[in-house]
Amino acid sequence: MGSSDFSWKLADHPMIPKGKPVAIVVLDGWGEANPDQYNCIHTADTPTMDSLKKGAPEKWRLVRAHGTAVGLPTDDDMGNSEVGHNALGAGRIFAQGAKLVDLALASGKIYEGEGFKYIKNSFDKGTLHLIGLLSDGGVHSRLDQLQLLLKGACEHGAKRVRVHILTDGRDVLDGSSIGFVETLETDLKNLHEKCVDAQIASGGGRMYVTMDRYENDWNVVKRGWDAHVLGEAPYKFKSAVEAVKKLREEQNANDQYLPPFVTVDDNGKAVGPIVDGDAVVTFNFRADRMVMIAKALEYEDFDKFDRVRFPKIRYAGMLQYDGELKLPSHYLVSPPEIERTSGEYLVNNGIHTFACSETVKFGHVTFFWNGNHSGYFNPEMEEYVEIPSDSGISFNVKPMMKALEIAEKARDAILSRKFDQIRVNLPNGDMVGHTGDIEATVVACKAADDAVRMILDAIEQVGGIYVVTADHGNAEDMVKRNKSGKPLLDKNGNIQILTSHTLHPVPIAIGGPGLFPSVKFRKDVPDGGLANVAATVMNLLGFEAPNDYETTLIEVVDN
Ligand SMILES: O=C(O)[C@@H](CO)OP(=O)(O)O
Ligand SMILES: [Mn+2]
Ligand SMILES: [Mn+2]
Repeated sequence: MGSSDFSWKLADHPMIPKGKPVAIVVLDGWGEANPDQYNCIHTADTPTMDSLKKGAPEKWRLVRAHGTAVGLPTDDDMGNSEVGHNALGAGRIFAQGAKLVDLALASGKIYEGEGFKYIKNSFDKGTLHLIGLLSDGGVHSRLDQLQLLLKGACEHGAKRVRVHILTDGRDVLDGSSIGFVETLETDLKNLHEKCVDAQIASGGGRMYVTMDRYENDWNVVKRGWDAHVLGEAPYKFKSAVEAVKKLREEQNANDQYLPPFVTVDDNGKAVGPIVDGDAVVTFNFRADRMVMIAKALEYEDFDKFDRVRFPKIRYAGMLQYDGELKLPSHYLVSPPEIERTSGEYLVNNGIHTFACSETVKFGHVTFFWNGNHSGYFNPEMEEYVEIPSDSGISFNVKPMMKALEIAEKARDAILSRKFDQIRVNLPNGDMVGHTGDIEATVVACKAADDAVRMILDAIEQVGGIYVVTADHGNAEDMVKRNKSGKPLLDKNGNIQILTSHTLHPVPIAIGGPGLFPSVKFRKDVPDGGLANVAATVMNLLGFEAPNDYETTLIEVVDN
């Protein structure tokens, strides 16, 4: 789009008037699947969501929330919050980090970019450190990308490599960490044979070490800093395979929450602390859980915890994680340029916006929604409210989380009549679903449903409109299944709990007293996905969407 023909001004919708507040509720991790005992949404008491589904068929439908519909490499890729909220907010499908990294590795362009050339300056004298999530989940990182990067770095002169691993168990089955670590150790040994000194130097579980997000708990990042950078951790092992096997033997241990460990040599000395002159790459492509460690690695001025030592390193992210903060300043692959999001258009067209969630999902309805843009577009037009999440617990312990508080804030924002768009994320189905605790997830789904009720009641009172949807599936399927849908058992005959997101579509419902009469879901967008929601919301606010947005899901039918 040439700059001369560009305007922020949105055309008026020919039929739908302005002035009705629109509440957008995103149920995180709330997909649609066959009803059985592993479908926690089905099991839970969810009268509000049930009534939306059963109510009017032309006001409830499913939309695609995974794979190519949200810019992921293939339709075997499950959805996730980053790509889901990006699509919801941006109204278009962008090739996402996972795909961009695949392309850069396949073409070799990654090695020609500024970021790689920058870290390469350290290869002669220093060590190359790679820090990130070790699995093939494809949400934050992928093992095959790490393997290619390792091989490429060695071909381009890296002589000493240390990998700092975060075990997963959230996007992949719990317990799968052992296999991933074995694979990586074999790969590193093979590199060894080609004259590269390569080892796993430290690690820990992703939810306990390094990968916190939205500043929920800096202790998580500190544990990672101590292990990866300082080479200090409460557990020391001769190898990472031994570490992961031993640490998993502890009671209630799981991959997501493994404690931090370091690998030590025969003298008990850490094999890979990060020191002056080294290069560091954080190899996750997804932003939210890398921003905090990126700040610790990059910022000269930093007061979130005592770093003890701040080595002079050359640091690059796999991607730039925050375009607004330009963090990190060096990166191997350029992130998708998600510009002209619906949030930015709407503030430029006089729409007052309120957004709210609790900490663990706060950036989802703000940062991700706005195309990985942190902060306000226009503080006069927007108010973002963050409710502090519980920290230091796994969410099955408190499955209701802050759903009620989020709903109350949304209710108050709606009743204040100060806002045209009120946007919330209800985290329960997702955050509790990830724990694999079926009973707790049922409680979580009910809590989210109660919160939706409160928001719809407020919309009713002010004569507004609601859009209730989700970003991807999770709580609707808690068991790993074979191709024909039968639950899979492990070698002890227990069902294999699925902690991850799913490939399922998600519901979207519209309604409320302010909905212009005879607005219906169109029948000619059968493959509609999350990216179609932005144009739909713009219409409900009385605007036409920009031409290059994915088409709206609604039409006004003349009776
Ligand atoms: O917790 C996370 O980081 C991801 C799963 O890896 O979940 P979501 O995409 O819902 O934020
Ligand atoms: Mn999500
Ligand atoms: Mn999730």
